[in-house]
Amino acid sequence: MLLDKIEKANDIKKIDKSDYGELAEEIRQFLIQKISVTGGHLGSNLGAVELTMALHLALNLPEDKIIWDVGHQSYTHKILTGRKDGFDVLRQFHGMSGFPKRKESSYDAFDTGHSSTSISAGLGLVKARDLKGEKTTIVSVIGDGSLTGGMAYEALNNAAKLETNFIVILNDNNMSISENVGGVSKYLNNIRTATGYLDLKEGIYNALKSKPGGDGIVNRLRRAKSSFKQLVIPGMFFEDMGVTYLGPVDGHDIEGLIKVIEEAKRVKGAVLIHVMTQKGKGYGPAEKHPARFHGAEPFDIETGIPSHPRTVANYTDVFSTVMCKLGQRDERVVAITAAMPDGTGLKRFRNMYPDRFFDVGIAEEHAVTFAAGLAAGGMKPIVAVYSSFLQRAYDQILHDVCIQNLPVVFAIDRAGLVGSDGETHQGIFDYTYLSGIPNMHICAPKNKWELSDMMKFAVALEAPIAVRYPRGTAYAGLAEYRAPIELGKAEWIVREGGIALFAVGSMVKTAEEVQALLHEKGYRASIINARFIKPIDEEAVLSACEDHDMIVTMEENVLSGGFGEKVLTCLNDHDRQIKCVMAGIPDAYVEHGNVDLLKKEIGLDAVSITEKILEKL
Ligand SMILES: Cc1ncc(C[n+]2csc(CCOP(=O)(O)OP(=O)(O)O)c2C)c(N)n1
Ligand SMILES: CC(=O)[C@@H](O)[C@H](O)COP(=O)(O)O
Ligand SMILES: [Mg+2]
Repeated sequence: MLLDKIEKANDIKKIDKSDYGELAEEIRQFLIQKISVTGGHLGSNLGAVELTMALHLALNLPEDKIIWDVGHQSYTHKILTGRKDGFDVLRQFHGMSGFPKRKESSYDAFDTGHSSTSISAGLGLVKARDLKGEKTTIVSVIGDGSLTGGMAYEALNNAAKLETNFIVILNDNNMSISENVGGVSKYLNNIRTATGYLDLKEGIYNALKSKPGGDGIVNRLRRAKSSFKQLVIPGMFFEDMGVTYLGPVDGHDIEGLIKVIEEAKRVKGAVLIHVMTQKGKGYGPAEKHPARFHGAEPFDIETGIPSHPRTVANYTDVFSTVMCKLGQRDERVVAITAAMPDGTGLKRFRNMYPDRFFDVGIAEEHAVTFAAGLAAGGMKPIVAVYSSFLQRAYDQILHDVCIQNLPVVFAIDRAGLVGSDGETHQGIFDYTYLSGIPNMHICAPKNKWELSDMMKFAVALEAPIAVRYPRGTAYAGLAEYRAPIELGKAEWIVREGGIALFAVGSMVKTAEEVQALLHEKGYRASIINARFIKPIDEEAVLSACEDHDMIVTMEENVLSGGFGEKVLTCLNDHDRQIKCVMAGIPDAYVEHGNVDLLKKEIGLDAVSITEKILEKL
């Protein structure tokens, strides 16, 4: 096996040129085999094997630096930098991350996870290099999907005036997670088909010329040439900006790639190499279903079918169903996603109401202001978005939605611990970043029925509101508790005095477990489903003080600025003295791994919370 010879960085340079193809094949088989067991981002990695090999061959790592946009395609880079063994524990607790991590390897130049940051980070490294008088090569690798994000253009705009070398590689596989969308995607498509277009143009000219009067038509067409120019001359957009464009080049031809990288190194300024790759290359099911194999669960290699098919609905499924109902009830309901129609469950809404569905690309900031515009225009926009990705649209929520009190609904999926994606993707900050914004309302459902009810409530509210729910199985317990949703009202599940467990969203289920453990120890405990984080139900908190000895707040959010702090403020404002325990996420980033293990680690499982309560008692 050639792969056995790759034990550390730069070992690839000892491989004979004639064996590059064989090594690429071995890497692909390795990735398919390992990811079929652990799960992970398969498609993007299979597409980037040759590109990564070429970069490692043409660069001198770690002095030269590669910044991987999103970082989900960095698996071959990990293999080539001595981390093959890590794939047995890929994205597992205390195992290897699925993204580049500076703390994991000195060959990882910059941490990523969220998209469209690589050019800014690369430019920063270039400036640092120049200021220190160093002579190294900095390469940012960005996908066509990530190039739909605004930050990439802010960075290119800035990079265009560079007078020293900075290489941007556009890894264009004509796919985001789902189909890539929008004008940039169309532009790249045009470049891709430019050769065919040239042939077509010649064919048309020749055919017209042979017809009577055809010459005149050809001349008129030629005069209109400038509008064709964008199609025919690849890279005009970048060139006009001041960024040298090289390409398009075949992203699976290692020697061709090395040649163009060497050429790019000689450019004094920013240079973009447009590389064409195929997502999922070399594995039939992934080539055929790139969206399904973008982030794959463990699967059977032979068939590509998931090893543990899902049998119960998750919260995304519930959201997906209620969205279709909401769309049917009210024609003003429109749905917006930032490149996540599959992940957020909006695909069914898109199929039913294509005119009222908007995929804006990986552009969360734009998605939010666009929604504000829709709301100002009389629509009822629902922005379906992952909690961690919404972080970048903070100002748009505040400035464009909330100051004007516009009725935008934020359906925040992946809120709470998400598991294997780790620290960049944990959705544990949304209570905090949303609750300080005036006019914003925030609620979280305890189970699948409550998600439906909350979505209906949210659409009727006529004010900004966030409904947040976690990744994974939708809780189907407590079915009999379905009191109508009232703004700022909690729901008493059980009232028995003793310890009042105020739980939010996913933590209501944990509160049931805590109550059972407390009963075993002979303590009484009430369960209150808080429902609203903003406004909190002050009446319920104050009333609990009357017949309880302790209040426990439970939330899957950082404690700082979260639900528990709001309850403490309420108690303080009303001069109530009562013992309190706050269960939530500490002031630290939470790594990747199984969610149950992570909860144990940070003390957010039922046993740890019960211990904390008993200690305080
Ligand atoms: C800010 C942000 N929004 C959404 C995502 C989710 N996401 C991860 S990869 C991806 C698609 C990226 O497409 P592209 O850059 O073309 O890379 P490819 O997957 O095609 O290799 C998306 C939408 C993210 N990581 N960051
Ligand atoms: C890399 C990235 O940001 C996405 O692919 C993300 O991993 C998707 O997460 P889900 O699996 O929760 O949809
Ligand atoms: Mg892509």
